[in-house]
Amino acid sequence: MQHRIAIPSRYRLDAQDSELYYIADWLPINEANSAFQSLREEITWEQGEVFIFGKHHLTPRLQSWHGEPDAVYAYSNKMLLPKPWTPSLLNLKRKLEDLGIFTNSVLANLYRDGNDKMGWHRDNEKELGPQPVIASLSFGGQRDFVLRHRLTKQRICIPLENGSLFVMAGQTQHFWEHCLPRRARCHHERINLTYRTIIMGNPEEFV
Ligand SMILES: O=C(O)CCC(=O)C(=O)O
Ligand SMILES: [Fe+2]
Repeated sequence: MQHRIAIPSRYRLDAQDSELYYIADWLPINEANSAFQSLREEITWEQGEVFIFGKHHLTPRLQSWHGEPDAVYAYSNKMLLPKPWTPSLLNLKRKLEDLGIFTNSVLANLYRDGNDKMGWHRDNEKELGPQPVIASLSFGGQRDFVLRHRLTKQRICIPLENGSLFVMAGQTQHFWEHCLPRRARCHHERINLTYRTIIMGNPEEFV
């Protein structure tokens, strides 16, 4: 069931072909800092591998995929089986539900310093449905998040703060790509959680 996102319109960003919200101070700083510590310890962080043009590459960040047992995700030619929720991941998921954002999985990313990054992509896998709602929580070091319109090439840069909530919904994944560029001068760790809803289908379709 689709719920209405209950975020006040003053948090909506004004960009064409998008539905974006940014709440810089979603969590008070002390809560954000303690969430960072718990997530850092509760999650077993792993460096993923991707296979591109016949070569294995280590992803330039650590990751962990969590959620309901049937929230299986095909990502970069791999099937990701979710690990169970940790207490902090579940607690934050519940907090998002107060905003009408109901999800069944989360991709956790740990950027060890400014050399870790994520390249241009869209979160448009078919398991996420036609209008994915992605709720992104940031903890620790501030990093720039960049969006680029696929047709006009317009760019938007949002410095995602410790304790912030950023939401992408509606048509955003059709028209905009995003990335987290390298920032050599950043020496802080950052944890990002992207809560998503995997629409369960026939697992055969993912093979
Ligand atoms: O770290 C971020 O803010 C972005 C993460 C992201 O785009 C993703 O997990 O798909
Ligand atoms: Fe993404």
